[in-house]
Amino acid sequence: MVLLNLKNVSFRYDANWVLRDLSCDVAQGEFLGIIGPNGSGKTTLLRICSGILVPGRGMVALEGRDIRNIPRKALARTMAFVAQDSPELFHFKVNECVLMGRAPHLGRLQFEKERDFAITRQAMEATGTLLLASRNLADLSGGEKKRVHIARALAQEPEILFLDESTAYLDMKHATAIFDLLKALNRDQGLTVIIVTHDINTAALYCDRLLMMHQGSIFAEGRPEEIITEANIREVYETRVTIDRNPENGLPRISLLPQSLSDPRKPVKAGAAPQL
Ligand SMILES: Nc1ncnc2c1ncn2[C@@H]1O[C@H](COP(=O)(O)OP(=O)(O)OP(=O)(O)O)[C@@H](O)[C@H]1O
Repeated sequence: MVLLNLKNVSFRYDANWVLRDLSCDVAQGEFLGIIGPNGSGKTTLLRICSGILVPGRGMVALEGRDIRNIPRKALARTMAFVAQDSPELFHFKVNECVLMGRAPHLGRLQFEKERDFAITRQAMEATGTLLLASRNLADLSGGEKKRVHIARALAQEPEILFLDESTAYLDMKHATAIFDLLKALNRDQGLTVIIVTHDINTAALYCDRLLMMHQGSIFAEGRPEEIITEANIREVYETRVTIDRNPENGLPRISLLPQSLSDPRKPVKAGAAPQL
């Protein structure tokens, strides 16, 4: 079933169009990755999909309904967004921040109930943030903050979770734990996940489908093995890479080919000071 449908979407912040006539569908239960170089329009596209930005031309529909006609609170019960950064929440404690995820489910002037606290706790357990509960968000490391924002989004119990570079600050253990959690929610509970990432290798491991952006348009879309090719990467990222297969699962795996390491070099003797 098509959950989100973008029809001929264009967007500009000022005079320049940064998204151009873009159309795509996202199916219910999909794990979609949006990749592409800096400035290609990934974050803008994610914000358009989630209703944070309104397209200048074209339309975004959620289950066939124009999202401009869906009240904000109803939209927040369906969609949660984890941004690259959320500085407006820095003066809150971790547990307060995660509990805020329940706001779209509360009536006007209604306080949180037992169930809201239980869901908040579950989200903190799942993201490994329970031990941080009474800390100020402002005092946490970049990776800890990220995990708190993901916990808040999960507490929202959305049908669609948007994540913008959400594992960028995370070490390998925590990045894998978060992606495994998202994959489990996606597989077991039908959560639709849409991520923007620069980590193409991780995207290849977890995403069902990739959408490769280039200069405000969709350059290519399809399964990771169809999209992650040396030719596509060379054209879109203007970078030389080599691509082989992950021996565990056969999925594409990129290695950079830095120019500096292709140059012939004299071996440096151990203990010798480098010649400057
Ligand atoms: N608030 C804004 N006002 C004006 N221009 C903006 C604004 N936000 C983004 N842009 C421009 O829109 C274009 C697309 O930006 P966007 O953030 O969507 O790209 P991106 O692919 O997510 O980039 P990155 O990988 O660097 O995060 C860029 O040229 C950027 O400079």
